[in-house]
Amino acid sequence: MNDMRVTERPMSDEIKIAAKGVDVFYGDTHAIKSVDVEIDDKAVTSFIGPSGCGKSTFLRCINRMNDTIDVCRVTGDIRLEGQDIYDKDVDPVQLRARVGMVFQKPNPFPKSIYENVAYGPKIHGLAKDKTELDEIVEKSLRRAAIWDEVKDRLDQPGTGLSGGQQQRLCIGRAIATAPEVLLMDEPCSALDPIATAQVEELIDELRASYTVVIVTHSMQQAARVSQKTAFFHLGELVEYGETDRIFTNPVDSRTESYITGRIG
Ligand SMILES: Nc1ncnc2c1ncn2[C@@H]1O[C@H](COP(=O)(O)OP(=O)(O)OP(=O)(O)O)[C@@H](O)[C@H]1O
Repeated sequence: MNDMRVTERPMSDEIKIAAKGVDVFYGDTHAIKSVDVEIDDKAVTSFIGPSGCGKSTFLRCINRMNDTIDVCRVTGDIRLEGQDIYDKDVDPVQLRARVGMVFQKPNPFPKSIYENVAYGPKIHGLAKDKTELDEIVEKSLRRAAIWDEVKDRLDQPGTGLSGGQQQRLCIGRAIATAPEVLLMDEPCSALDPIATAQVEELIDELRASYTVVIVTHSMQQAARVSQKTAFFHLGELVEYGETDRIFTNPVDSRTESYITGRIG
């Protein structure tokens, strides 16, 4: 055993994101309170909890989206594969290419389906010519399970698709910059049950290639799509563990009250 190597590698290979002592304030509001969590690589992790408990706030810490909110202050340590993402040398735009995000409401750009997906690779210089860009667009849309539905109308506006198609397009757009992590903030809340089932199936496929973190109000969805679940309450991470265990055998009484419908 080479001890040097062990000390140089502080985290297990399976941990993609490690947060320690994270606090978030919006002015005087203390939205996240000393959260520690280690998020597995190539797995789906759900954040659940009652409205206002801080799920979205904590999710946004992972790609520094909170930087865009003036009153928001984040303290503590968040590492992506051991690298401090709040280090002054980290460019948030580059970070967001590695840690992509999908929002509650599908938000395609008012551009063609093709341009929606090609935009990120273009600004990050990921394709050397049009052929390569075409390949990235096709691969991303295939991975987002929407290629067959749009391949004959790539020049048409993304906003002309159905809500479920728009959300898969947005997932394709997030995938196009070759991220390692995908953050999803209630990605199915604006979708009907059929579109929800399609996106859930897609999330299950995505975990082979990406680390996925999803905020959801639906405990059924958390149970269906995630391997790990974190329960937040009043800004605290109350309980975190295997999804099956959280739903069948919670340790904390607040988790039990939530999953049995007594709070939230
Ligand atoms: N931009 C903001 N400015 C000020 N306060 C905010 C802002 N965003 C969130 N908050 C506050 O931070 C706390 C956590 O909110 P957050 O949206 O993270 O919770 P949530 O668990 O995701 O809620 P929901 O399930 O309703 O989306 C709440 O008290 C909320 O009012």
